[in-house]
Amino acid sequence: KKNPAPYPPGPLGWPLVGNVADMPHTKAWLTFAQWGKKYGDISHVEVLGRHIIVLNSVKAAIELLDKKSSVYSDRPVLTMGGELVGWKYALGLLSYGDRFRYYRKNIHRLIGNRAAMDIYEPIEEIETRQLLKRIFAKPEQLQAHIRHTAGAIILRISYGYEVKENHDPFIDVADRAMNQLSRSTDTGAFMVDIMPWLAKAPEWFPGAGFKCLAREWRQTLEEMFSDHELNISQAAGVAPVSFTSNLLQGRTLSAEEDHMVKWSALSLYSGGADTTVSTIYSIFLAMTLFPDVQKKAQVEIDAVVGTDRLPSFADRNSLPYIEALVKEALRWNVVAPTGIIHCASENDIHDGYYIPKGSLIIFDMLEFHARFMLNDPQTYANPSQFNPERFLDNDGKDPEREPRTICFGFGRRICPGLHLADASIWLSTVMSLAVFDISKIVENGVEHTPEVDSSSGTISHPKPFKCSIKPRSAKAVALIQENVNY
Ligand code: HEM
Repeated sequence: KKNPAPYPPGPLGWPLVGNVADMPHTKAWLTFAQWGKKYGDISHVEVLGRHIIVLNSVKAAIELLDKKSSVYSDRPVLTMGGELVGWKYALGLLSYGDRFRYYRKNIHRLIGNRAAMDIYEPIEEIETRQLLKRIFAKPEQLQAHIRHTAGAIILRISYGYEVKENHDPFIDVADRAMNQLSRSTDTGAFMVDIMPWLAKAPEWFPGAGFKCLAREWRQTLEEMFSDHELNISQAAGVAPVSFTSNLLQGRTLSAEEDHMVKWSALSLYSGGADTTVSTIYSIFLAMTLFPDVQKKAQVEIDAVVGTDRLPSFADRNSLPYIEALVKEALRWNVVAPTGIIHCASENDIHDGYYIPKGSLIIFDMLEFHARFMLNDPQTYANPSQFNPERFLDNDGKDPEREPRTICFGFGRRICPGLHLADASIWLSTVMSLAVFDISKIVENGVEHTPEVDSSSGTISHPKPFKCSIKPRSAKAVALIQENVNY
């Protein structure tokens, strides 16, 4: 059958197998960005009959995913992460439909705007104070502390559950599950996502090693889910203010609703436990590499807040440089470089190109260092520089494009946790900079400059790095150690 229009341009494939050989298996965004340079805003490949559309500009992403959101809000069935490992009921992998609307409505009601977030501010403040204490005690375990705090915040908000200081069993298993979720849904990592029939191959079959991994990862998810059910039953009984207690209060749920409440709470955890970690960790990296930025931020905090107390959300509107620094962190370190894949639920003709129903739609948020959407030199001057001033209204020059309109995705699938993410990143940045000096580490008289590189996976993290974190003064130590009742 003849197509109504040509497909968007892209690398030429082979008969029958199409572009199998062109598909990247790791850091897919690097390959996609090369296609972007060669073929323009929208490129196309076909792998064994599956059409893949890559969007390499904000304009293309807005035109398709925002303006035509009734066509482009579905998700493809991901055989590896969804079916074999078992994440298919998590919101990020859910098809567009009633279940999707149920999760989104509830999440939106509870954390969908800044005003709704007010109620959770004390939780953020308590947990971020704990973060400062942990960093002060063991600065070399920075990334683990940030991860612990993100998990603690999301668990309190989801269930009212308070994590243990060390080796909390839920956090330990959930961390493993999050890492496996990110790897199992990594764009291009598993051919079984393109050829679902491979799932029927026995584990011993050559090339079916993914089945062993899937079995192991499924066990982690099951372990996490049973801990999670326990948390839910506790939330139902004790009912402090939490997402789950809000949904459960005074209601008898049908089996289906019960399943939906459990999975919407787990979706919050799976969306929120690993993402903000990447941004906050990248801020420590940026402060190590760009000491002038750190100095300016501290000058602003000292002038507005002083040194006798820690900053709080009440100071937010008076700290424009910190606001710009948080935006810059979201631009500089791209947390979800290829977002989460959308899927076309109808045939479409866009800009004269044919996009068939069932096409996978991927947006490429960066190419490593010479980046696209968030690092496009036409949108952002000197994209590899960490420079918050690009977002300030300087000398009558317009600020550069707000990255929060890009990095949280598009259309009806836009990240529902963006206000929570924004609050967590802002508070940990401002509190940390109020009390710590972050700098390059000196070992045996040699100063080490950390390398800027990121990991592969749906969620990308800065590669682990070393830095020195010291309290700014004796007053800062007192603030870190202070115990406050909320
Ligand atoms: C720096 C922090 C974060 C970034 C950069 C981020 C980014 C994203 C992106 C790009 C998507 C895909 C959007 C699309 O498909 O168009 C997404 C989806 C999602 N995010 Fe976030 N996110 C962050 C934090 C959070 C937090 C804190 C939560 C939960 C509290 C969360 C929950 C979710 C969920 C549940 C989805 C799936 C939405 C759906 O499929 O309908 N995220 N996020």
